[in-house]
Amino acid sequence: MSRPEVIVHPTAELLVAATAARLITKLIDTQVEQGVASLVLTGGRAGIGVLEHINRSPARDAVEWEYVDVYWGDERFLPDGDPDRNETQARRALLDHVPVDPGRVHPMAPPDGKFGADVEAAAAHYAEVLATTASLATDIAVPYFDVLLLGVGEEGHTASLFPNTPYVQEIERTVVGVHDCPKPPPTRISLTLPAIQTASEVWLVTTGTAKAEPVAATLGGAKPVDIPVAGAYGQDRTLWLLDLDAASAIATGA
Ligand SMILES: O=C(O)[C@H](O)[C@@H](O)[C@H](O)[C@H](O)COP(=O)(O)O
Repeated sequence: MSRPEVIVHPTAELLVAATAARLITKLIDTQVEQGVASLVLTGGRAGIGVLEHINRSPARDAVEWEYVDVYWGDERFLPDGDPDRNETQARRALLDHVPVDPGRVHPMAPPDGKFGADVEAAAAHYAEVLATTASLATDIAVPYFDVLLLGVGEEGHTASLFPNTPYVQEIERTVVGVHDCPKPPPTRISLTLPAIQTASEVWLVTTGTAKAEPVAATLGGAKPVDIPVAGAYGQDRTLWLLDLDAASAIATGA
């Protein structure tokens, strides 16, 4: 478990640009060290904004995209190609524009896929996908994640783990089907906190005053059951990448 490091950028635009640059550099450094880098994507405006920015960056092609393993931290359980799917958004923002190896891109199943509307089966299958390339470095059956990106919800959710739900308290499974989410769509698939916590680096990327409270609460020691993002940390690094607005309640402890 690593202690949170907070980096504040003056505006949302700068935060997204700086995070894109940071991620490009991190992927390059990781590939130099180990050949393949493993990246877990998030949904949400900030996370997708970072991918869009990478796509526009002149340094984009310095990453060997064919040697990046791509996973998702959560998915909105919507049909394949739906514009609100995190996968669709990530593909449009970046993955469709770089030479990723389709065999290394691991989306979560949609309701019109192999498992139909059975979100539990789709979640269990994703757990199997993660288990097939599991790292020996942890008892938990997931791959070694170099960077796991997450967003933050106004009430403190992260991935699709919402406050005071059984999903945020899950300790056995690595992936869960999530029902009755307050943020649409109501049905989702999510990594659980134990799976998230295996990552080497967890980067929490968020902007705006609406996120100031959960950010401050987390840094003030909130419990994950109340503020799920408080349970999101990396083994080696936990990086809070904020704009001034999202950081605005930290000093007062909200
Ligand atoms: O699929 C999703 O909706 C998410 O993965 C979710 O956890 C998101 O990251 C936050 O809700 C922040 O979203 P914004 O950056 O759009 O506020």
